[in-house]
Amino acid sequence: MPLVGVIMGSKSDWEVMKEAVDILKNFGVSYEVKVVSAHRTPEFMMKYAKEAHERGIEVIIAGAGGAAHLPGMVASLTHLPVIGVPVPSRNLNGLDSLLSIVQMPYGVPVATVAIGGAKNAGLLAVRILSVKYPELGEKMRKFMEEMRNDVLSTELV
Ligand SMILES: Nc1c(C(=O)O)ncn1[C@@H]1O[C@H](COP(=O)(O)O)[C@@H](O)[C@H]1O
Repeated sequence: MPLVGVIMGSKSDWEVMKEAVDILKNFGVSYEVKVVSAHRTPEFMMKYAKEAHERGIEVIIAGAGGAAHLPGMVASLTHLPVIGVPVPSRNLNGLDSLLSIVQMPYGVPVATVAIGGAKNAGLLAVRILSVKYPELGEKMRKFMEEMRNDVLSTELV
């Protein structure tokens, strides 16, 4: 049973969103991937968001571009944590996506990462899950240590 639901407004978001999936794979976290659109498949979006918890999903990563209503709408339909990924858009380079996702009203939080920040969405999902699954905390500490060592061993000249 997947722990993380990775959803996106269009298959055109996959290039960006697959980076979140790669992180989940690397940490050994189970996931599912689906195209779900608040605009194009509103009934399916409602069903997906309402049923996610009872299906065993614990975190949702939702990516969308442009008028990116998907993450916020999903967060309005489930108590699960929702991480929003602003997907870079053709005309406004993702600034529209970012503002659509980040400016949520009180009561409906979406944890928003940077434009195109799908890797961090994956890492944030792992951190959230590590509260319940200590082995993920262990893997996250190892990841952080490797990153630190990488930086400290950098020699430019
Ligand atoms: N922002 C949304 C939603 C939504 O928020 O429900 N559904 C699709 N889209 C976005 O439209 C962009 C263009 O989609 P197409 O490439 O399919 O035309 C995508 O980035 C998608 O996330």
